[in-house]
Amino acid sequence: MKEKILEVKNLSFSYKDQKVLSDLSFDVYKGDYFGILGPNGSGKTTLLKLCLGLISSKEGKIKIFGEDIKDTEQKNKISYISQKSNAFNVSFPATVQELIYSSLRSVGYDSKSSKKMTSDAIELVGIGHIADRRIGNLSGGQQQKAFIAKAISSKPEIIFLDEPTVGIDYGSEGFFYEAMHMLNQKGVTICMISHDISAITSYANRVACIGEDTFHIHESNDIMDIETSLKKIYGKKMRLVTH
Ligand SMILES: Nc1ncnc2c1ncn2[C@@H]1O[C@H](COP(=O)(O)OP(=O)(O)OP(=O)(O)O)[C@@H](O)[C@H]1O
Repeated sequence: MKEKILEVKNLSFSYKDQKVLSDLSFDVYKGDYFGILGPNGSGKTTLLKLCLGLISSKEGKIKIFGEDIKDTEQKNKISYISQKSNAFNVSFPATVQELIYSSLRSVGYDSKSSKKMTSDAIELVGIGHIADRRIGNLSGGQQQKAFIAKAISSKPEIIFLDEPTVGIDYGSEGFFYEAMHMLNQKGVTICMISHDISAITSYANRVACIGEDTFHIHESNDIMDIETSLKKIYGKKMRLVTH
């Protein structure tokens, strides 16, 4: 039987009196590449923040690695790459490799392991040429890549990504998707929000479609099947092409 990494049961959430999510239930299994699609404002980021324990709800339950997200001590197995990683203060003093290295040291890795993990992550994301540059002096896309490297450096078991390729150039975007695919092939579970429908249908093995009053999980990336859901949530017919 497949191992459940994330369990969401009867989850609802409102900001004050605005209901955003209503009675969602789903599981994410070890090794899934779980894509999340939906129009602006449908609640995708809110759902991810709830799954990460960054915000909480009184209605419903979320478990990660079998423990309630509110009490889990396994947060070191989780990484998050947000939409806004690159909104960075230019006066930030550390270089890319110092940022990654110090984040690894702060979660308990020794100096030797931290150095090796830092260089592995830098190589995987293809940012060796900017490793010695100060984060604050990099472009938005370069900063986003640095934060992606930081997020994968600790070898997490699950990575949550919220529109991770916003601001990243076309060539690097392809490189990024391949890197995530490679991590997924090695057993890392990926949960990714994206507006890039063809990337999701190319890489994800399961796809959640969130609309105003609908939530549907597709148990494969079958394009014909997903097109029907997309028509419902976006209100118009779409023709999908794969990458
Ligand atoms: N902190 C907040 N306080 C109040 N309302 C919020 C807050 N964050 C989000 N919302 C509202 O909740 C709804 C869902 O927002 P959310 O960011 O989860 O959507 P999304 O599907 O991720 O959108 P997008 O595709 O534009 O990123 C929106 O109507 C938004 O205005």
